[in-house]
Amino acid sequence: MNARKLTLALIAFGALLAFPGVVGNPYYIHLVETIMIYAIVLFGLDIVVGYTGQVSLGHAGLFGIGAYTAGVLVFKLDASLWVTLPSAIAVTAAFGAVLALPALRVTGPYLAMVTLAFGTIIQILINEMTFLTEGPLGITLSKPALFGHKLDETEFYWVVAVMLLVSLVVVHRILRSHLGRAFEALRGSPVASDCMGVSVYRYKVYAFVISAGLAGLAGALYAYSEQYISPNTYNFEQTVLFLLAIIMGGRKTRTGALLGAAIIVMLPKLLDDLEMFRIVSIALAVVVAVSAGVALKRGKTTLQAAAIPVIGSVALAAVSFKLQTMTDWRLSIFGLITLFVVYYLQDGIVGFVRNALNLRGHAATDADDVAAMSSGGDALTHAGGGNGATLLQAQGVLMQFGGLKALNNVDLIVKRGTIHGLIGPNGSGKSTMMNVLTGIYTPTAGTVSFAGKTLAGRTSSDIALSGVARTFQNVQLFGEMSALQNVMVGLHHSFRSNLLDVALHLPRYLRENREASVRAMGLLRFVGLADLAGEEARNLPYGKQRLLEIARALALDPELLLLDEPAAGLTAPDIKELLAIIQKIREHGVTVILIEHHMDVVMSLCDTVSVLDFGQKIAEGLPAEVQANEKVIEAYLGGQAT
Ligand SMILES: Nc1ncnc2c1ncn2[C@@H]1O[C@H](COP(=O)(O)OP(=O)(O)OP(=O)(O)O)[C@@H](O)[C@H]1O
Repeated sequence: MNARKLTLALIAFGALLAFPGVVGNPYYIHLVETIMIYAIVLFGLDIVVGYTGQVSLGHAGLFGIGAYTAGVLVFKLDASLWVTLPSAIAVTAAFGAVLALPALRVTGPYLAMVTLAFGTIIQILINEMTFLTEGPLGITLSKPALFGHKLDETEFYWVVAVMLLVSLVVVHRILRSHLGRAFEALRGSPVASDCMGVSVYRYKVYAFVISAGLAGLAGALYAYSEQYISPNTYNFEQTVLFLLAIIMGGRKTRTGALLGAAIIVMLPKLLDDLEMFRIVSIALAVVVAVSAGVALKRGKTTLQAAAIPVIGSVALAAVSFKLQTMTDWRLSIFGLITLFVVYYLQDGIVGFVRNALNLRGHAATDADDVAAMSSGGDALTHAGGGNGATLLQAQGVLMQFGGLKALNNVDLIVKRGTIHGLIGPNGSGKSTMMNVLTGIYTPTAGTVSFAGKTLAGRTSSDIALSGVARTFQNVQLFGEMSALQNVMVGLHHSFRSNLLDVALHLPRYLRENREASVRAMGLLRFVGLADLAGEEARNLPYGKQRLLEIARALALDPELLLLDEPAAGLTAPDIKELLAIIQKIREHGVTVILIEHHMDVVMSLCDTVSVLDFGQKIAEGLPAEVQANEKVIEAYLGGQAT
């Protein structure tokens, strides 16, 4: 954090602490306290929704578990704040792991349904377990004591403010670290994450557990804040409000979470007060009209597109003067605002403002700060020697999809230090072979061993960590992350730091982060992308994306690199650059399996070439031998030769 940001943050926190003294009105103090508590839940929910891209409709349930853990501990054991807060975090985090289980099997609407069911079950359990929770009667508790002193409203407000600050710093640090990059990688491409040694299973569970821990902390604070908890609070409406807050505020931003919390706490109150609603709707209409004007002037929108939100917000302001009472219209207006945000502000309010002001789009990580200063080091480590020995051996591999044998009894031996070409007409089984070698597919029959160890029963991330890296036929980058961050995901294996190292910025994490950033920059330089380190991967030209995938794969320090059609879609100069890079990779002792349709690339690079046709190996040998082989010529002429 630079000095200017730190000063601003300190001023903001000072203002937050001073708020009760300045305002004095308990109603407003409680309102801001609730916003802070909701913001803590939203920091966590954003990890799951914004970063890993999972849907959770179970967070109201988790919030309830936190509240009831604190409530029951106070009610039954008269426990202190030192016991209730850690217990609420721990118990809720454990439930978070339970909630993560369905996320390992299902995604999208199915996950939404399962998490919704989780929330409902929690609410029912709280209601029914009267021996513990007092059921529908609820639990009444008073403000806690700290160091023997019973906190009053203002003092408890300060406790909440400090908890908000701690949560903000911890979450921010996690998300800027290798853990945050792992979460984001899951969203970008789960397959690529696994193949970079970042286990999708493990990091989904971590995301849910950390997220639940924060919901638990917030729940406990909420119980003390309200001084009464009952099962009805933690219902469907609340879970939807949490999600809406993330959508409205903007995902992947802490400011968005704070703003979202403020909106969901204040909006219902605003919709209760007709006078206030009129003032706000006029202000909204003015803001929308001015923004539309600015966007039009900058050529960022068309008159047609800008007209609808302007007319809509002016109409809302006009209608507010027609209404005599808000009661009947509350839900409709709330729905309209939601529709508006979802339709027009897909990156949330914070994303919209960032776009409008042309601020940096992608979330920076600690790596960016270091990389900006780094001059790069020795990017590519030398893989072990022993050239000529067998590195990979596949025997009798059969891969069957229903009645189709994509691979049929294929044997393959790849020698260390060589470039081994794998060619064949479209649909001959080349990519299927890659997927078998990287653990994405488990072969129906046959064995594969790498460096003398079998790959049977091992996960993709485990295989990746043992030294097999790959690129993909259809580029699988983490689109919303910068080029540098993509490579840093490949360097995930070089981090030993745990949550504590990251949260406290202990020397181990700082050292690992520094070293990894320098290496990532070096790798980008190796493939000629150093100048584009800060660019979002999805914005890179296609040829550069392919090179970035290679840099990311090299970050794994692989012994074996699988390149799946690296020259596909590349221009002639790009192909020349690619050839030079693959040569350099070989010079560093990395063994390469190359799938390629460009025969000139295969012929100029490969030491050995294997040819597949209809899932069977029909030829193998030196490139020139294979090129002259009659079966190969026939396969290509009979198929769709390129
Ligand atoms: N998951 C799957 N389910 C069903 N069939 C599959 C699956 N994956 C591959 N196949 C089939 O297996 C055969 C081999 O496909 P594969 O993608 O391995 O070929 P390829 O040689 O890589 O082709 P291309 O050069 O077009 O990429 C094809 O008929 C394909 O439709």
